[in-house]
Amino acid sequence: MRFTTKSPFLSSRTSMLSLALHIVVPLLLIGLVIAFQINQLEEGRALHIERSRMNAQDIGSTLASSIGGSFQNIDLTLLAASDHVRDWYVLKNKKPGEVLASLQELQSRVPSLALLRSTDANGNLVFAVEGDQVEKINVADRNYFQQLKKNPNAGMVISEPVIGRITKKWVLICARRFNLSNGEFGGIVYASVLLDGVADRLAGGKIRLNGDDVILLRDDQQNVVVRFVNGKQDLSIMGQKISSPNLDEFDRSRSELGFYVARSVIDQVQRSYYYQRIAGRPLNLVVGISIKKALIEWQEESRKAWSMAGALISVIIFSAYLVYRSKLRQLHAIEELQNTQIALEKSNLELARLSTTDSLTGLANRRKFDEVSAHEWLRAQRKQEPLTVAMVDVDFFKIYNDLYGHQAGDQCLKLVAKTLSAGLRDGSDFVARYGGEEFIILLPGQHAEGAYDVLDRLRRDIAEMKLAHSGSKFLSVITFSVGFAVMVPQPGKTLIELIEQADQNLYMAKRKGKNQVYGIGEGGQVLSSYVDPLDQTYGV
Ligand SMILES: Nc1nc2c(ncn2[C@@H]2O[C@H](COP(=O)(O)OP(=O)(O)OP(=O)(O)O)[C@@H](O)[C@H]2O)c(=O)[nH]1
Repeated sequence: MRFTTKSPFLSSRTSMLSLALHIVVPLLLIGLVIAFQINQLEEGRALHIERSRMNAQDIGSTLASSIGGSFQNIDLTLLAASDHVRDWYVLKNKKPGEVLASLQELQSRVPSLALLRSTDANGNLVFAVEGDQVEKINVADRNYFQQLKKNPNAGMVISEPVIGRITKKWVLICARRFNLSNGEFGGIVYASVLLDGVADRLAGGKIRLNGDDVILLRDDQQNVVVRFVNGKQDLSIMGQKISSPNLDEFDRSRSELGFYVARSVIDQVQRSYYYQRIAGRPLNLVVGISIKKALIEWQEESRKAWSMAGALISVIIFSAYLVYRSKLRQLHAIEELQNTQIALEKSNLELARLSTTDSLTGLANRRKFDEVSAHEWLRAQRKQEPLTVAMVDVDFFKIYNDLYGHQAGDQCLKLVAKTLSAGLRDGSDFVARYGGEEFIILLPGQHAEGAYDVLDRLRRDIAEMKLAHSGSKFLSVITFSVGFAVMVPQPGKTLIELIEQADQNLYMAKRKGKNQVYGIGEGGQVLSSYVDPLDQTYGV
C-alpha cells in the first residue's frame, strides 16, 4: 500500500521539532534581552561609580589646595607676628603697646585665628591678643613649644587637635619660634585655629555635598582634625585616631594621593574615596562620595530599563504565543488533512477491491477474471506453457432455488465458492464467479491430465459436502459439472477461443448427464468422468 502523504511518524517528529523551536527561539530572545540588559546596567553602574570617584577627586583637590592656602596664610601671619615680637624683645625698637596692636591687627586679618600670643624662651606668656590672665600662663610643657625650642630650623609646627583651655573649643595650635640676635631660642609666637566651623566654611560654600558624603581631615598621627558629614561638622570623633586598611596603606606608602572604594569604618556607608596630603603640612584629607547616593540616578535608569525590557519580553512572549498557537492549529489542520487523505486512500483501495470482488461469494468477479486471464494468457504465450480454463456450473440449481428458496440458493453458491477456493493452489490457480451459478477457473502450467485431476477432485469435494438437494437426480446432493479446455497459446489462437471451448465442454458435460468433468486435451483427447446416477456414495 502506498500513500502519497508523508508518514504520520515522520510528520509528528518534524512537528514536535518545529513546535520546540517555537519555544526555544523566544526563550533565546528573552535570554538575550536579559543578558544585554544586565550588561548595559553593569556598565551604567561602573560609569556612575567612576563619576563619584571623579567627583570625590574634584572636591578633594579643591579642598586640599584651599586648606593648604589657609595654613600658608596662618604661617605668614605667625612669621609677621614673630617679627613684631623680635622688634620689641631683641631690637628693642618697639613698645609693648605697639607690638600688641600689630598682633591684634594680624589676627583680625585671619578669621579662623584666635588667641594670637607670644612667649619668652621659658614658655611664659608675654603678649596675648585677648590679654586675660597673661602672667599666669606657661606653655613650656606643650609639645609644640618643646619641638620649636629643640629645633632652630623648624617652620610652623601644628599641634594635634585639642580643646582650648580658654575657648573650650576644638583647636589646632599653630606655632613658630623666633631667635635672639645670637641665634638662640627666644620664644614662640602661636595662635589657635578654631576647628569649629572650619569644615562648614570649607564645605558649605563652593562645595556641594550630599548627606552621606564625607570630608575627613587627619593629622600625621591619624587624629581626626575635621569630620564633616550629613551637612554638618561631626564633633563626636574629634581628636580620635581613625585608621582603615586603605588609609593605613596610604600612610605607609607615603603616597600623595589615591582612590579606593570601601565601606566606612565609622558609619559603614559605602563610598568612593579620594585621598590627598596637604602639601608641606602634617595633614591629610579624605573625601568620600556615597555610592548609594551616586547610584540613585542609576537605580532610576535601571527601573526604567527593566520596565522597558519587561515590556519587550511581554511582547516576545505574546508574539511567540500567537505564532505557537497558529502553528499548532496549522499542524492540527495538516494532521486532519493527512488523516482524511489516508482514509480516502483506504476507501479508494476498498472500492477498487470491491469493484473486482463478487459481493455474494467474496471471489474475484468477472472483471477481475478478464484482467487476470489476459495476463495469464500472455504469460503462457511468452513461456509457451499450457493454460487451462474451466467452467463450473451447479447442477439443477433452478430446481434448488425453487425447492429451498433464493436465500438457500445463495448459501449454496457461497459453499461452492468456498470449496473451489479451498481446493485450488494459492498463488498460481485462480477462481472467479463468472455469473449466476457459474464459476470459472484458470490453471496455469497444467496439461490436460493434471487439470482433469484437479477439477475432478473439486467435483468430488462438493459432492462430499453432501448439501441436500432433493431435486437432484444424483442421490439428493449438490453437484456441479465442469467443462474445460487446455491450450498452449499459438499464433492465431485467442483467449476467447479457449474460454468458448471450455464453455462448449461444459455444455457437453451437462449433456452427458451432469455431475462430471468434460474436457479436451492439447492433443484433442477427451477427458471425462462418468458417475453412475445410482452410485450410493453420493446419497444423503
Ligand atoms: N439463489 C441464486 N440463484 C441464482 C443466482 N444466479 C443465478 N441463479 C439461478 O440459477 C438458476 C440457473 O438455472 P439454469 O440456467 O436453468 O440451470 P440449472 O437449473 O442449474 O440447470 P442445469 O444447469 O442444466 O443443471 C436460475 O434459476 C437462476 O435464477 C444467485 O446468485 N443466487
